[in-house]
Amino acid sequence: MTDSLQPDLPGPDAGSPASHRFALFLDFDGTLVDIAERPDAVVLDPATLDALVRLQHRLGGALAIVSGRNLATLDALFAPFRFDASGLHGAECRLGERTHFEHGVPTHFRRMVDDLKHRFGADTGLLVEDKGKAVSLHWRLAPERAEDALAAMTAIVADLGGAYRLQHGKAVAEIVPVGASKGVAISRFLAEPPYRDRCPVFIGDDLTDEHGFEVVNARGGLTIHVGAGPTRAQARLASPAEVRARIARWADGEPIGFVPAKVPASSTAATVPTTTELL
Ligand SMILES: O=P(O)(O)OC[C@H]1O[C@H](O[C@H]2O[C@H](CO)[C@@H](O)[C@H](O)[C@H]2O)[C@H](O)[C@@H](O)[C@@H]1O
Repeated sequence: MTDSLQPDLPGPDAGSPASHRFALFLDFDGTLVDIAERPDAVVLDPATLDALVRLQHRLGGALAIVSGRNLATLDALFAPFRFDASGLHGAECRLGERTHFEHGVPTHFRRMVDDLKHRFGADTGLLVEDKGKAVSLHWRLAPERAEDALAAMTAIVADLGGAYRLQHGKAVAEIVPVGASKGVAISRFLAEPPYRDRCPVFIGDDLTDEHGFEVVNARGGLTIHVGAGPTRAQARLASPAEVRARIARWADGEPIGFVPAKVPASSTAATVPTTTELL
């Protein structure tokens, strides 16, 4: 099957396949894998892993995972493969063998994480996820405690001073370095080969992905939101199962393409039309 080309997309080098016009960025939780009760309960099925490897090859290497997880966890989840990746909502970036860390880990941050673990470590409802340079407090197992958990994390961020920010997510509040965002991470990839000069495509499901959607929209790329709810993304897929099916088809050689929607610069998340048609 031949690749679909859009006339206003950047062109590939002479002789390279049309799929080399695209750079694909994929969120992990809620996009590639279904949401589970606990962070350690997610499963990436072998067929999707195989499809990702084939798709990465088809894209000439321009495929990166952009996640809130840290790089070490992502590598374990994708083992034995090691994809280009950004972790911790953009605070870590690895392209090939080069790894960039947005921040060090100050002692007072680690002390705070230890306190948090001490406070909630034995809790059966709230779960502390220690990610090294970031930390999450999950309430999926105790939704009735969402308000208290969020208040605790908000107070901690305030105590930390300006170097950290709160990242809201699905039944979770996370504390991440203030300069980190998925938009920053995607821009970083797009400055380097093989991502440079390509049309970015980003698929994600959560609030953190909106930063990435903003950057990709501004570069004339394609943004796809997984599931319902307000978003800046231009198109939707209903579920991670639909994402996995799409990835399998792209890996098998189906056209990677779309009819770009017009996204007015002044649009807010609630008003952006989601009319982009995936090919
Ligand atoms: O950017 P992502 O790859 O989507 O990562 C965002 C966060 O995902 C994980 O938490 C979420 O998924 C868990 C497993 O399905 C779920 O139990 C939890 O309620 C969700 O918030 C992960 O644990 C976080 O570290 C990521 O930042």
